[in-house]
Amino acid sequence: MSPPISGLFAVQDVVDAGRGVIAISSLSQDTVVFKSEQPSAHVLFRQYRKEVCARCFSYDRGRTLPIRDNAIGKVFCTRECQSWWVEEQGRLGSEAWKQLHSFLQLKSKVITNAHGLPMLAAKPTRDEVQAAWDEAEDRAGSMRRELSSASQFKADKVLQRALQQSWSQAVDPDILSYLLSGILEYARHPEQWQTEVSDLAMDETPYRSIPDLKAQCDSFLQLTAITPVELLPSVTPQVCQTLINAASHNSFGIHSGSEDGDEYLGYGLYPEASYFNHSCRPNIAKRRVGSAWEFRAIRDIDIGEECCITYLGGDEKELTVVERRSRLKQFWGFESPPDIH
Ligand SMILES: C[S@@+](CC[C@H](N)C(=O)[O-])C[C@H]1O[C@@H](n2cnc3c(N)ncnc32)[C@H](O)[C@@H]1O
Repeated sequence: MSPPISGLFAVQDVVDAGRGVIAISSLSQDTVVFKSEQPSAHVLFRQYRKEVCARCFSYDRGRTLPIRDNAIGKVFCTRECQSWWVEEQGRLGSEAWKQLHSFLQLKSKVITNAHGLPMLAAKPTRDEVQAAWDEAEDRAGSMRRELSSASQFKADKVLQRALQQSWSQAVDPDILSYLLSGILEYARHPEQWQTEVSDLAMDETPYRSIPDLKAQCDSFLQLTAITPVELLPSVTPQVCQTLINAASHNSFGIHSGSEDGDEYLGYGLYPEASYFNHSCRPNIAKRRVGSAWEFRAIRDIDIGEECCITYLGGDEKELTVVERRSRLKQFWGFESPPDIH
């Protein structure tokens, strides 16, 4: 499986836009067409770590949320949310988040945000991307070999040396969190993950710049060094690259309001909700409900019509047609005639 099955719509090929969601029954205005599951990978940006519930993504106008778990560096709006989170993550997940939190505390002086950097340089080419990941894979391989033959004392030294020497000193918590959440989901359901995530529209050159590419490869290496041994088989360049390539054209922004609010809190990958194409005159509105999404018809939709959302949020809706098209080209990789989409 990958595309969702529904009596209301089918996922089909559409002209010049890959697959899309086509109504297979008449949908009256306000029909809830689809509700998503939890994200397969997501990040809540570090700057909001005390303000956004790690389970349901609720945000209370910048107030620090009441339930704080210092071992993992996350907050929750209620004890119930905290218990759900612990249950969903399981022992391995909780352990991995603890390790990441300790690592970030240790490295607090070299924390950076590669995604926040302006796009000054050209995007890396496919060859540059391939070379960077090949190199990262080699380094990870030698680190694993050294680690598997080292005593506990020596293992700590190997990690320390690796962290000091091989990579840029920078540590990007947002990339690390996004990758770790996706790696954990992969470790929990490898086959389902493989079909759902790998089936998404992929951007093979998703990196904003060479420093961004390097930050992503470094994050993979850092996760190789710090995650529990049991999780290591899932910490691979393939899994990380799939997560990065998929996010570029499929991620949903997590905003503070139920629709597009003013605070951009993070983003998530929702594979089964990723088949809606863009239209500047959408007939479907999406709304975040906790950590999931609901898609609702905003007018009557006939059988055979394509169900489209808008990929543009907030101020972007006010852009001119030319500006919109350039934004869609830059961030979503497509050009569409304004009269069609
Ligand atoms: C979230 S996916 C939508 C599903 C996608 N069509 C597929 O086959 O998996 C986003 C990608 O779909 C394509 N797309 C979405 N809306 C489009 C449009 N109006 N015109 C052309 N391509 C579009 C672009 O390639 C975009 O990066």
